[in-house]
Amino acid sequence: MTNYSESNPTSNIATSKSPHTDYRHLDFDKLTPMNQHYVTVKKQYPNALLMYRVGDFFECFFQDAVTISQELEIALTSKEGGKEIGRVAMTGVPHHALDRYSRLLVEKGYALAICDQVEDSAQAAAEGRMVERKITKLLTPGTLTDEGMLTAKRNNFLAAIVIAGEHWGLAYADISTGEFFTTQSQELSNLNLELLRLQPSEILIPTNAPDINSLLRPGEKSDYLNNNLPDCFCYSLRSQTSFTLNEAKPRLLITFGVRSLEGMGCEHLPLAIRAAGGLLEYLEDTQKAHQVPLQALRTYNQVDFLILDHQTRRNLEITQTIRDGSFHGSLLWALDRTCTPMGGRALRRWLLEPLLSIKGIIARQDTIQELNDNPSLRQDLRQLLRHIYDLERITGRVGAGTANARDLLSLAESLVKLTELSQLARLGTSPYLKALQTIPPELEQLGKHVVNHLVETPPLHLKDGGVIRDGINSDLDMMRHRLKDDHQWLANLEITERQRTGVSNLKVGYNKTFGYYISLPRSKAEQAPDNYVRKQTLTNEERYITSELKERENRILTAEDDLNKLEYEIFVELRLEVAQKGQQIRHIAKAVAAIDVLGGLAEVAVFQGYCRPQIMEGRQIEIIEGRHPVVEQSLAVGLFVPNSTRLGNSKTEDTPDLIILTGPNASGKSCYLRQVGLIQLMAQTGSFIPATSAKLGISDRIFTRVGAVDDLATGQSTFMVEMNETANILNHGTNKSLILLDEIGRGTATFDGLSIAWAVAEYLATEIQGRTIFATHYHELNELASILSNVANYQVTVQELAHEIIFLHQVRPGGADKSYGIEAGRLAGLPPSVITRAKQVMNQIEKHSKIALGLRKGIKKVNPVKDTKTKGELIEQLDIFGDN
Ligand SMILES: Nc1ncnc2c1ncn2[C@@H]1O[C@H](COP(=O)(O)OP(=O)(O)OP(=O)(O)O)[C@@H](O)[C@H]1O
Repeated sequence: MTNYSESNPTSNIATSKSPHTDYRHLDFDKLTPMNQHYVTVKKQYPNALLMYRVGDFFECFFQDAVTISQELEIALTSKEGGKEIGRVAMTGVPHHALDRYSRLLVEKGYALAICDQVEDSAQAAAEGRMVERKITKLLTPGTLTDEGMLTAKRNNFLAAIVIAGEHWGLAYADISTGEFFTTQSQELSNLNLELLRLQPSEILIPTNAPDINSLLRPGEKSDYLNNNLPDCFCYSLRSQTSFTLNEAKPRLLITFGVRSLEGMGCEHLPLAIRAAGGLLEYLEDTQKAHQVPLQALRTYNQVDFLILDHQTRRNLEITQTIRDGSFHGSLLWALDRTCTPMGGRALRRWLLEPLLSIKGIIARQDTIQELNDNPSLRQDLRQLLRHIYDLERITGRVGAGTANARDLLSLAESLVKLTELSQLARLGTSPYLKALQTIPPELEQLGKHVVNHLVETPPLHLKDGGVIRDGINSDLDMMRHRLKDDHQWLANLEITERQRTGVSNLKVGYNKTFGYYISLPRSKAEQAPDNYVRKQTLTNEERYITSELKERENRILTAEDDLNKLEYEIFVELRLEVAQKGQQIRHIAKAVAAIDVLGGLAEVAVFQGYCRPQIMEGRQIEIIEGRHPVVEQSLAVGLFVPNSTRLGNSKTEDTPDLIILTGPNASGKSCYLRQVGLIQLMAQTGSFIPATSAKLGISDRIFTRVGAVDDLATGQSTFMVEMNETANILNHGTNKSLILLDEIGRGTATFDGLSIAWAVAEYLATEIQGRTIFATHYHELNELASILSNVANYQVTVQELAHEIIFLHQVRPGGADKSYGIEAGRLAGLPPSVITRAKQVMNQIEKHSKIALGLRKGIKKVNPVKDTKTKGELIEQLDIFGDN
């Protein structure tokens, strides 16, 4: 970490009196001119941390300095704020490291205003005035576009919400890729579900707060923020005006140049329009310097997709693991073989938005199938994709006018490759390959046009020149030609002056302070001709200028300046040409991203031996020899034990609605549960699955309740988290849901837990009749199967030897009657005396306990599909220590 106090000689630590941190208490007129300017700018951006360029550093003063030094763990120093003011708090970061530090601050939920020097400081110094500075960028978590501040394979969403009673509107956009969506629905819990799915970096919310424009960081409270919204996000409080229909609707119409919002699907969704309009206004307000070209607004419906609530996404470890939040070990990790950032982002989206439409799923499956069956097509395609850059994000920077020559060249080279991609796609017939067969030829022409204009390896900074090839512009060529002559003159000068002076090591050189000069060794200084004017004396060298050399220098420097300006103009024109095709490029980028995802899924399918599931109407789940896609990749080949699953066709005996799954600790119950959930999710994403064959009905939701941990952030205990999650499932589950429950009722006293587990299982089997797997250590629940015909018992088997048990990880019909918990404790290293004592206690308990759960005498096994009225009659007795 940079130690600012060491690297900046102008700073020192105030020891006697603490430096000022609040400029509002200081006399503005007595501040130094630079501090006056700083405060003036800061007042315009009170809610952002102001980074202020001073020489090679970005400096921050007053409270911002304190905040930044704490957040970045860099030294807090001080600087003279004015003779009568004393020292003011200061910190800073080197200018070349600004991106890195900005990213850290933005990730922590801060907004940043970057105030840069906009002229040559030497010029200002020569004229004895302060260098001109302006706000060049406003960075907020949701409005990042710089490549270095974004994660390649992840969208960065900015969201806006409007809540009206029970109804709400939500709009979200990724301004780096231009995607823009809106929706409207009801129930705040559904809004939360959607926000947790999208994980926006920033959420705009209209309020009547006096301090509008403030940015609340995750966890920060405000009276103006609805308490029921998740507090893990950054909220930007905005004025309500731009979120009114009167302002929002015209703004959308004007932005997209349309007369009605019918075509975008939201004409009759006022809350969706208001959210989208508020979002656009925010972009206009914050992105003044750069226009943000968004793609046409698309309206979607939350129920278009398989619903995965926050817990399920977390429990199934779709994008990160529960244990440490890492990508490694997640489903995305196991499946991501994409070759482009666009594909990476699309795969993440697809996994979080599995489809409900069988047609949509089959279109994806057909494409994977074709790429499976045709390995050379798959390999060629993937090879080509590796040469295609991030079309979506570069197009965004092109549209915003921030793309440099390297960006433009990458985009152009990718556009040229699109024609090859299109040709390759013509070898296939499946839907996603077909979509690539008709890439407009003008995109390739545009690509070639740009490639022809730009040099092969352009410099990073546009204003340095050397960007445009020769032969593109006659004025440019002429200027370069003249400049070349001048440089030749300089080269000749060295030769002629050597001859004239007789000094063989005379040199012509250049430095920033004196410009061009002639250099002689000091020992030969007396050989300097009369027209040499001495300019600088060094230890071993004398440096001279001549009037002729100065004249030439003037000409060269002016010509270089003009040349750079002309090159810049040509470049900007070229960038505009590309920007005009932005929508078309982004449209193609979507198709490229999709084929990248499918090519990657085909690759995994081939190498991991996945099968194509048969997707059908109805509730059936039949997975033959299924495997957990992540655990199998973490184990050595062949070690994972496959297991079949049959659920949801209660008419036949072996396909119940609810499975009670028992088995010893660590035998593989949780793994099996998750495996079924992941297979269903993958299948509805369109992917092939780890199994030998499968027939799967569409699920409307997947619910999971797997090993809760204390939710300290909301102050809820393990048991309350478990009960909340269970309540959510019982209140929202349907007979088309897939419900995976692991150890319900574990977090309380045995009797309470068992009672709750029984009642929940019974409710699921009789009322909801969703496809459910209920893993439990309460073996008493096995009794349910003898009562309800749509319940079956399965167990994960172990082999019991004399002194140990062997985990077979096989799921077989029947209920387990032992948990081998003590054995698991022994394997985990509990002291032998504890193990011995535990066995004694268990023997005692077993001897004295008896439990009877179930039907009153005379009541027969029921088929809940036909008759659910017996619910409530089921539990007669719960008596564990029968002798008492
Ligand atoms: N089908 C399988 N094939 C091979 N190994 C497996 C299989 N299933 C599970 N395992 C291994 O067994 C370990 C324990 O599995 P899991 O956590 O699912 O057990 P569990 O029955 O849920 O245990 P507990 O009841 O203690 O929560 C896993 O980490 C995994 O490595």
